[in-house]
Amino acid sequence: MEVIRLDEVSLWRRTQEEFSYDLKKTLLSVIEGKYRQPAKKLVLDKIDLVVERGEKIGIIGANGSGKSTLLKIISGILKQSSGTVRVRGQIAPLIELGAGFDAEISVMDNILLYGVLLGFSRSEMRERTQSILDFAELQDYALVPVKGLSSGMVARLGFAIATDIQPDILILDEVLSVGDESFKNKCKQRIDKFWDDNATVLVVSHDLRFVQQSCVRGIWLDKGKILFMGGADETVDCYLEALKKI
Ligand SMILES: Nc1ncnc2c1ncn2[C@@H]1O[C@H](COP(=O)(O)OP(=O)(O)OP(=O)(O)O)[C@@H](O)[C@H]1O
Repeated sequence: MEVIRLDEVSLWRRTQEEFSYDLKKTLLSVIEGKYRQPAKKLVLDKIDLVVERGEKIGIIGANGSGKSTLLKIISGILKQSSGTVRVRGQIAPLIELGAGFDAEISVMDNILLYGVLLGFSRSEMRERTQSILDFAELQDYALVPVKGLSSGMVARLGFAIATDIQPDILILDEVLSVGDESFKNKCKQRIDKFWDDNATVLVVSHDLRFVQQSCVRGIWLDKGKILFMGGADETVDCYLEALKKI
């Protein structure tokens, strides 16, 4: 059964210079006749993708090639400029470290908040709190505000919540690179369990060995385009071959 379908999905984004948007400067440049339209960059270029239920897909590619952007489009965090995106099932995106958490409130309250944002009731989340704290190894931090956690602990918390609720589609962006080795192994085991449970997993990773070992399909993105899509091994080989030629 098809769970994700992207047809000719493109996204234009304003370039970084727009982040320093300054009204006074803009007005002055208009008055002085020096105003120019904000520059835009094509970050995803006509992406066609069909994902079947239960597939485990690794997305690889150079920095800035559009991997995170693609996951954000699939998760509905960003809206495409053109093309269509269809997603069937509940999706748990783990995209930016700490995104979705409120740094000022406790770990326990964040678990409730996160779950409610993903569509669960408070009582359902309360029942899950203990297993989430156990998996994240944060039992002693339940009442500590999230701002008091290390970045690795925040990653553990996010991973523990997103995988405890057993979504139909799990989306992971480099989260595995933050935890320590023993936590990474636990995560891999849990991801493997997801595979057995027939959930769909999309993972962005620079850890090519992980992609080869844990994913079945690979996608190589380059400058916003899919350059290669095939078996995970084949995709990693193709990517490495291309790197040798640079
Ligand atoms: N908030 C933003 N506003 C404008 N452009 C952005 C923004 N975030 C990313 N971009 C641009 O979109 C392009 C794709 O970025 P993206 O983060 O998807 O790449 P990536 O493949 O995930 O990179 P990395 O491996 O470094 O995480 C890059 O050119 C980047 O500069």
